[in-house]
Amino acid sequence: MTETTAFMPPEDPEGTEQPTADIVPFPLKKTDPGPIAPGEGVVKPGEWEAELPDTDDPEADGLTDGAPVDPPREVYPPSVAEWMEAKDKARVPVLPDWVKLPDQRTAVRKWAIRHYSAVAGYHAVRLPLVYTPKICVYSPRGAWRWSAAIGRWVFDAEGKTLRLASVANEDAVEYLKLSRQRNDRVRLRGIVATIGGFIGLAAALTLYVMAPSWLLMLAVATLTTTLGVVGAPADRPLIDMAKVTFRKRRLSSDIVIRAHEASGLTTKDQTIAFPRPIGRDGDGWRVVVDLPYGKTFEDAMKAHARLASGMDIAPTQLFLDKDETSGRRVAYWIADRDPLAVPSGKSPLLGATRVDFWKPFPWGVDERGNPVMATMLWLSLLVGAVPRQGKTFSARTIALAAALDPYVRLYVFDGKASPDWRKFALVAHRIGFGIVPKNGIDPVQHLLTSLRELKADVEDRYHRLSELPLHVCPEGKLTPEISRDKKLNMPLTLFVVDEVQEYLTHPEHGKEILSLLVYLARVAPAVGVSVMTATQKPDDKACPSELRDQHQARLALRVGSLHVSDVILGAGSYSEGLDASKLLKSHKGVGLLKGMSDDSGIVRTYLADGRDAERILTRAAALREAEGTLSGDAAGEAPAPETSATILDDVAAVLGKGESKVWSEAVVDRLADLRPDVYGPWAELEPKPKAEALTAALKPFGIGTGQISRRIDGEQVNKRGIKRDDITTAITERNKKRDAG
Ligand SMILES: Nc1ncnc2c1ncn2[C@@H]1O[C@H](COP(=O)(O)OP(=O)(O)OP(=O)(O)O)[C@@H](O)[C@H]1O
Repeated sequence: MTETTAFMPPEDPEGTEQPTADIVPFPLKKTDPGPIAPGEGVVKPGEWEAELPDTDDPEADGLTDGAPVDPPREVYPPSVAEWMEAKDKARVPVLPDWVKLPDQRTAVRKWAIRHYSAVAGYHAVRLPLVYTPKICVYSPRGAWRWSAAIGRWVFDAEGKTLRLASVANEDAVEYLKLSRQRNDRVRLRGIVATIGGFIGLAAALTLYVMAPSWLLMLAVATLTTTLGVVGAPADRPLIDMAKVTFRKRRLSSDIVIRAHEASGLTTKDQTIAFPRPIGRDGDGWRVVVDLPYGKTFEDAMKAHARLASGMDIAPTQLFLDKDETSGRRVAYWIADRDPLAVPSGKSPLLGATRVDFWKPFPWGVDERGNPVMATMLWLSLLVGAVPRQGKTFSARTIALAAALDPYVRLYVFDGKASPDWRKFALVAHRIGFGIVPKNGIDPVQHLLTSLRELKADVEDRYHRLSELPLHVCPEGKLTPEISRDKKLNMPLTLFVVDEVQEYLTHPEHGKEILSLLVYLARVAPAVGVSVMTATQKPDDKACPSELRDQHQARLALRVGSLHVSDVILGAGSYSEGLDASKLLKSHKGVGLLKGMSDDSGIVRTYLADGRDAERILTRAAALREAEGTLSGDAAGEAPAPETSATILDDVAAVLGKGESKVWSEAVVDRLADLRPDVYGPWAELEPKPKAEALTAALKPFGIGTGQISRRIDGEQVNKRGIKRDDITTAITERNKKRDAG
């Protein structure tokens, strides 16, 4: 259907008197004009013109007036294969996962042992200190309550109100009937009570006289406990609860409908439909609803807090998922309690001897406890959050995984110079802390040099990959084999910059650092170089969008506002259901992940604290040493030129005044004393690699570490060492060059 609009004929002058349509007088009374047959080809302004079936159109064949326009009903299932596939998908597993999967079984067993031993311990401590005194205090009241109850029973207290009523009504017949009944009852119950009393007394005496003391004690304890329980006040139970009872109620369709009405998503006439029954899903309920026509997932997102209120749960317990099959279908997961406040536990990297960085590795779990695997292949990752939410820890877990793959080259720079990244000095090819020069090293300069070095490497990789023979590089892409071939020197590389805003806002080098990072984040992942930046200030000034936008993957932990959440995760993330401003302070290490895989959602990252990180990095360093892949700063090799210039001064500084030559190991030890953060890792090496690290660092200055002999215990000992003259000459040469340049 098309709407026609009246246009003036082009020749007609403006304000022409010629009417473009017939003028029809406004009818004073509505009359039925009967069917109107419009003149052929005449369409009046504002009328709708129907497109009639085109006789040449093959699809219009057989179409007649009044024929149904709905498509024919599809026969379902269309084929046996599809029917079987549909059944396969719908089948519920015979045994739940925790029974079938060994790791989940182990987790359940460990949990059961942990839980029940904690509960048993809790009560064991309280038994003598709390429960026994309470029993002793409450048992006299229990005895009194019991005897009062027996007395009321014997004397038929329950009929008293009826008897009094008959007296008040002056109903003599009824009163006499009730009195007779009472007398009969009291007689019978009195006999029963007396016999019971005698039996009880006899039993007690027998027990007292004949029973062994343990049985007597047991009987007294049982009786006292029973009386204590009976005597305990209703609002103060005798036994404390060893665990907090969470609010857990059965969710019904009525509650879900009520929530939708309360949140304004439905009206009394237009309610929701349930395409699937409500069912349990992990530690919560899964509800799939079809909103009224015209309502969308985005509407449900906006009503998130109201929906939660309508269901009488906390907003942090309600999770919304989009359903791709319909714009109005929404899947809710209603957790029994806030799952994000439950820590996901220690990182499995603690138990890993090595990691294959080419494969996804465990990074955390989602809100339902399903594992979330991370990969840094072919992408760059931006991590953003307000301070103290776990930004560094979550980024560091990825870097730790990279460290455990000895073939991954690591660059680590931390703009805040916090202790969090220090131990990466054991493995990192290039590393720097903060922005303030310290001990003669300018970390900003070092970052710049490293970025330039890596940019050149990336450019070189593109050339070299295209030149490699087809049998080595069949698709012109980096492969695991190429990346692990030391001769080709194209390892997977991870460039980490924490608190990147500190570098980007540097007055002198900020701009260049930004352009290099933009280049690497955009171009480098395709040749195996991934960039991971973390910031607490994702705004345009501190971390411009030209850099943010290059990151394919984003992780937003708690942020201050919906706007900031969209800045980190990318525009439009909120409408997909991702809003990191809804996370709470208690949700440490929890973030919304987007772009790492096809799925977006919550990740509760595993925890690796400082001590865990150190343990993993020590293992990683040993692994790299064994594989011969320690390089750069970690191996004390050819530092970036700006830094290397300082080593001459450092060596000169540690040579004693009267010493003309010193053994290499001794020089390294003194260097480590001088600057533990720079040379500390060298000092931890065995004597031979220790000397080699120094040799490699001094090589660019043409300084060889020659043989030095010394007599120890009368024996001639030969080792490699440094001569003061060589250092002095190299410093003079370097200064000359610097002055000339
Ligand atoms: N996965 C986690 N599980 C449990 N607790 C965590 C997790 N990650 C971080 N935390 C806790 O949060 C605290 C802050 O973490 P982290 O230092 O990574 O935050 P941050 O956002 O980098 O802070 P800042 O910006 O101040 O450096 C940690 O000390 C730790 O106690």
